[in-house]
Amino acid sequence: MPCAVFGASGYSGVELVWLLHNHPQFSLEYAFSSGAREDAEPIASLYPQLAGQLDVILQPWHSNLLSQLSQQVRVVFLALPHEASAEIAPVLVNAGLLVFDLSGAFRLRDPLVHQQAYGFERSANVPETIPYGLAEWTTLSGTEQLIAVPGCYPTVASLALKPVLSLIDSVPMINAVSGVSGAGRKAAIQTSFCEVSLAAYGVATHRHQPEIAQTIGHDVIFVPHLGNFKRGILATIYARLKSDVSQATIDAAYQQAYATAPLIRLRQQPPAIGDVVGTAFCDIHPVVHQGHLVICAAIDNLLKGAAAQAVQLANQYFAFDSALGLQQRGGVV
Ligand SMILES: NC(=O)C1=CN([C@@H]2O[C@H](COP(=O)(O)OP(=O)(O)OC[C@H]3O[C@@H](n4cnc5c(N)ncnc54)[C@H](OP(=O)(O)O)[C@@H]3O)[C@@H](O)[C@H]2O)C=CC1
Ligand SMILES: CC(=O)N[C@@H](CCC(=O)OP(=O)(O)O)C(=O)O
Repeated sequence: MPCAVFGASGYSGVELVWLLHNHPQFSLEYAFSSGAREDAEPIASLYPQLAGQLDVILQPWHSNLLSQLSQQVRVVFLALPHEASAEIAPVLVNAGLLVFDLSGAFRLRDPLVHQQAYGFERSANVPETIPYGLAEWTTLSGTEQLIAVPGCYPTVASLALKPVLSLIDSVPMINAVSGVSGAGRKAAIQTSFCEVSLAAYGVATHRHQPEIAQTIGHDVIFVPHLGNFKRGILATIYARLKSDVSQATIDAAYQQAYATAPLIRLRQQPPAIGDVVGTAFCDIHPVVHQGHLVICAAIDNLLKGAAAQAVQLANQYFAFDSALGLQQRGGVV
């Protein structure tokens, strides 16, 4: 299945390039950087760790490449800033391409909520219903044209909460710590090496709060934190349980939801970020304590939280095995 990656010079884009290059069913035909770069260049000139391993040329994207692209490729993965995705995705869909968009441009259904979260209007020039692809909870028919891949924090929080929603009776509280790659590759003071220690940010204002609420159909309190490590997210989630809900009931709910899900690992102890970094797994450990549920869950933000989930959805779209090409430990950044 011929495919292309936009934003291939960025962090989630380079992970997509690596996964697709090694995938048995997809063949990577194009890897685009932004048109702001002057020349094509080997991906290893940006990511030297790939020298001798990944012989892919990064090509600056210009719209005059569209007709060539649409003739040679069936599937496109967008790992672009939200505004760039909002602009390019409708063009690609109109050219007949199947688009998996990793940005937030098409995730929020309510146009007002979208405007508040992203600061620009939700594009009207796209299919009316765009599936939100939380992979374990989404069935694709194979006729969709554009799929919104969830954000990293919403992926881990929603996967952890969805199986037990009918068993809780309070607003879930989500504390999550992310590595710095969550902010992308571009330079910024607040994500530079000497500035990052461990702190909350976006308290009560982060755009992933409405995304999580939309996905689980329940209000949430969400506090993201930035930690001084490269990649991975650890979420600790608290909710009060309905009366008499036992550990056995909780365990049964997770078993029922995920016993056959190849990329979810139900753990007997709290997962560490190191357990999931470089993998496409989401690790989940629920504990019942004094009438409350505490869920510890971890993912790699660039893989299960971005590139690997997009490939998982593409696998599902084409009826390949859901975890095809995703079970090796890897990770470029
Ligand atoms: N980082 C993460 O953990 C996650 C990110 N996402 C989402 O994925 C998307 C990409 O994020 P991330 O990889 O972190 O970002 P990066 O900043 O690392 O990379 C952005 C990429 O987009 C390219 N680009 C920028 N503007 C344009 C444009 N106008 N036209 C074409 N290409 C452009 C850049 O090219 P160039 O190098 O030439 O500037 C670069 O390849 C974002 O929407 C983000 O929200 C989703 C989940 C997790
Ligand atoms: C550490 C860090 O900065 N993380 C990013 C989340 C990245 C992500 O998954 O989200 P989107 O796809 O919605 O951008 C943030 O808080 O904005």
